[in-house]
Amino acid sequence: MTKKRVHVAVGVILADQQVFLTKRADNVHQGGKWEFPGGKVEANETVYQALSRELKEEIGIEVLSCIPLVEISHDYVDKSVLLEVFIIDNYLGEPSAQEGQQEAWFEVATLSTLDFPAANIEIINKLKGC
Ligand SMILES: Nc1nc2c([nH]c(=O)n2[C@@H]2O[C@H](COP(=O)(O)OP(=O)(O)OP(=O)(O)O)[C@@H](O)[C@H]2O)c(=O)[nH]1
Ligand SMILES: [Mg+2]
Repeated sequence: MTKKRVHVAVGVILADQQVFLTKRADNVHQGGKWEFPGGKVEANETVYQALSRELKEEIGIEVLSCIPLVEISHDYVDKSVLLEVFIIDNYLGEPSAQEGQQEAWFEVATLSTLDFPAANIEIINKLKGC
């Protein structure tokens, strides 16, 4: 049986060639890896609404404007995802982990040394070209 593809809104907070990341909790899908903040698009919600809601919940910022970066379909052994990735180019507040996750700013150039979910390789490659 084909698994349902989970639709995910993902935000890249980019400022002065630095990117804000949080670490996924150990007990969740792809746990213990660095991630771009974001989460599942719920029923009756647009991807933009999901992006705004998730970034408010997870890192406490209000998204004012965003630019589509890339869409990635990826099949993990246990789950299929469609990541819709946006660069957040204007927001209110200072990103800070709201759910006890580890957080850090990283230089774009150092991103490829970090442990990410496999789907994210395409995001990193795109960012290096920005
Ligand atoms: N947020 C986020 N999710 C990612 C990334 N890369 C990636 O493969 N995913 C996958 O996208 C899926 C959904 O993301 P999520 O776990 O953040 O969803 P969520 O915030 O709604 O979580 P919840 O269901 O616990 O409320 C997960 O299976 C996760 O492994 C990424 O960079 N950021
Ligand atoms: Mg999330």
